Amino acid sequence: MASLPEGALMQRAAAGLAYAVIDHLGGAYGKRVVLLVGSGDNGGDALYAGALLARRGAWVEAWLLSDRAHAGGVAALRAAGGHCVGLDTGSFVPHETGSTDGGAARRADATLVEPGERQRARVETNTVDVVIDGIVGIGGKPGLRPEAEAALEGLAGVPVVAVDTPSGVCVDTGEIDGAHVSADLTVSFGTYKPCHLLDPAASACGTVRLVDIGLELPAPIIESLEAVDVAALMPRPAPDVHKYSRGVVGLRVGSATYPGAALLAVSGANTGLAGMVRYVGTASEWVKRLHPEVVGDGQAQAWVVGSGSADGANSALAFARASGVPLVIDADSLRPLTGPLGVPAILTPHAGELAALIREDRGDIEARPLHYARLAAKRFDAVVLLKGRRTTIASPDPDTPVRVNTTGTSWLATAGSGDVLGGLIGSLLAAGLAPIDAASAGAWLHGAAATLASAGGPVTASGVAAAIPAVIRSLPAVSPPSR
Ligand SMILES: NC(=O)C1=CN([C@@H]2O[C@H](COP(=O)(O)OP(=O)(O)OC[C@H]3O[C@@H](n4cnc5c(N)ncnc54)[C@H](OP(=O)(O)O)[C@@H]3O)[C@@H](O)[C@H]2O)[C@@H](O)CC1
Ligand SMILES: [K+]
Repeated sequence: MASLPEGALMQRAAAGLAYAVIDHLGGAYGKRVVLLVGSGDNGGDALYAGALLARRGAWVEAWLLSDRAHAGGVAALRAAGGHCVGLDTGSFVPHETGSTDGGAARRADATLVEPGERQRARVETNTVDVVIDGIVGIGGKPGLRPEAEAALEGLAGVPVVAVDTPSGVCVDTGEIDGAHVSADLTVSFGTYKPCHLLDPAASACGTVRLVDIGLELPAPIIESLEAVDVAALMPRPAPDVHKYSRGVVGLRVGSATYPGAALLAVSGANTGLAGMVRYVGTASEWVKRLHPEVVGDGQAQAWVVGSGSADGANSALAFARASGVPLVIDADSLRPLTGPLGVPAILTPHAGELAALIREDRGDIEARPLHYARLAAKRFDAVVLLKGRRTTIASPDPDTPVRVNTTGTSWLATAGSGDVLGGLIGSLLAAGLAPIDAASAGAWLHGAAATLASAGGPVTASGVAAAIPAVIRSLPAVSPPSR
């Protein structure tokens, strides 16, 4: 900001916002736009974007929720033919309570809002095409103030575009603490923020669109892999490889009660990413029949344990641990854990399993996935992959950014899909990826395979496993990393 003329970043942000709104609405001319404007620069962005929309023929009305709205933005909107409405006497906002002079103090500020404009919103709210939420951005506290809540109530049902962040969510943690805006589209400036990636706040963002405003950014605390990142991580066989040097993944999973878990975990592991797959357990006959490439016990570069293991979970974990190689620990084998394992490991709990493991409430874990994934990673000295709509992957190294997975579809919430994921991550681990990379690339591929297999319809865990090779084939070409 110091290196740019004053207001340059805000102009870039506002222009990016306005064009995102035009895209969203399919044009500006003739559209009716309401801006909800708070006291900070977030409201300034909304006002300048509103001015641009007004110049393109939109009818724009700004509802000023504070008597300290961005003065330059108000002037720009007016100059472009837009309208401003103060809220202290507006029809959609209750009179100020709890203070005898609050209303008077606001009315005394006549510079921003002219007397005729203070009376009420001009627009019939059922004719509004879009609400632009400039109530509060990265400078705000969680929750909404009564003025904002009342304004949103009056506009219920109108599509919302959030400026930078949906107002009211906790920007830096993705948590929810009080009322917040739920947007159809969020236009973020400069970078994604934790609330755009992490649930529950991410669910309030709708589609997130990033506008580059030319910021030089520090190292992130949270990352989200994209296709090109996953492509760069994929194991690529060198010309002189053989099956052992590509890595052998072993699975001690499934049980007489849950033979299907073994078959699904093996199908996740047996996609060709590792050189060989071993299976040890009660479902051997089935595995041999359905996966003739898979062999029995022996040395492996990574073991997967726990999926559907039932009573065998403890011994599977003990065997795998004794091998000294990196492990993927799922489902039933999570239960016996009490602390660090002494070998590199990836734990793959869903919120309920993590709740049982660390004796916390499941609801708390779903409300604070970032916090609990980090806590568990530290406690077990392992990578923790906390499954959810936005699977959250924390490393025991506090300096390694947490990774949040954004691929997938709600159809993926289906029995056995976690077994496929465990096997897939195991194969990447065996192929030599670091645990954080194996876990996050595995989650990305798994979600992308679900989307591919689903094609908008229902999908089964077997279908997800079958789609993994096609997803890998469709990854962008990247030059191999220099060694
Ligand atoms: N940084 C950059 O590079 C760029 C940033 N840009 C933009 O600036 C935004 C950040 O602007 P900001 O810092 O002015 O803070 P912002 O979020 O608008 O408001 C904070 C004020 O609101 C108030 N308030 C607090 N909590 C509240 C609540 N729950 N509900 C209601 N009001 C609440 C409180 O003031 P109070 O009313 O309490 O006096 C506080 O001071 C950012 O998100 C982006 O849009 C772009 O222009 C491009 C470049
Ligand atoms: K906002």
